[in-house]
Amino acid sequence: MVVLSVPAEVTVILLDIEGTTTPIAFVKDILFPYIRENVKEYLQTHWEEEECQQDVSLLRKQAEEDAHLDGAVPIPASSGNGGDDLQQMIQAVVDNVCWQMSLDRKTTALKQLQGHMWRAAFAAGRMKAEFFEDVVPAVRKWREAGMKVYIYSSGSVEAQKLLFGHSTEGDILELVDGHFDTKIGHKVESESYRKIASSIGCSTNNILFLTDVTLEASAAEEADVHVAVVVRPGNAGLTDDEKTYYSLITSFSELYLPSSA
Ligand SMILES: CSCCC(=O)C(=O)COP(=O)(O)O
Ligand SMILES: [Mg+2]
Repeated sequence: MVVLSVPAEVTVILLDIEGTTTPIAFVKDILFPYIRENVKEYLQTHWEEEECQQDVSLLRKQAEEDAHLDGAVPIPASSGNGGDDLQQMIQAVVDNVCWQMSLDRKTTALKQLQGHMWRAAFAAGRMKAEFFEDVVPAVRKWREAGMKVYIYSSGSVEAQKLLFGHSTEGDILELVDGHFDTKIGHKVESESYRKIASSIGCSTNNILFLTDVTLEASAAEEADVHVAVVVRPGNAGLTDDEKTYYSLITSFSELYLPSSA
């Protein structure tokens, strides 16, 4: 087995979710189709609720920022003209959500609505989150060795907690010391990693970030965060240069913590 030694200065392991702890197939084949199939009915049922109105406002603001993009779907402001107007508005939100999802966009607005929609499905036991089999044993071992474990995903913090709270391994939320999402910044921006370190109360070089996306790894590395790229079944392929440049692991069990020896 290949072993990657974790530098002694690392005290925090920061984990991506999709493609790192969890198969991309679970996200693409279960989580995302649930949104596409249920978004219209969800909006019709919850429209009057404060939370839903906040989600729609955020999506409308995002749609205004996206107006210059090819195929962007605008969300008009309500004219208060009753039933037909409402149905048109709901359809615009549905079309906007489907357009964003067709591009796998990671906007905070989209991720917030998705998190709220998944809540009912997880609570009702309609979905259980999948984790690669090496994840839970490794995280337990790291924590026993004194490491802190945090999550940084484009999925909203609320969605992250749903996944960890309702997994095929049971409720494993207690294994995580804290969560970050795009509210702290996008994962391809170095500044996000500096803000995460500051929020945790450590230096960036105390963090090891595990992700499947090399653009994220590169941004983290620019902020002086240690990185390893996780290669999992179903992940996008890496170029030869990326394979040479980055430390690669195919399982969390390949990480060797000197402190746990
Ligand atoms: C944690 S919510 C489900 C996954 C999701 O919506 C997503 O965008 C995952 O992105 P990641 O940053 O974990 O690759
Ligand atoms: Mg990922």
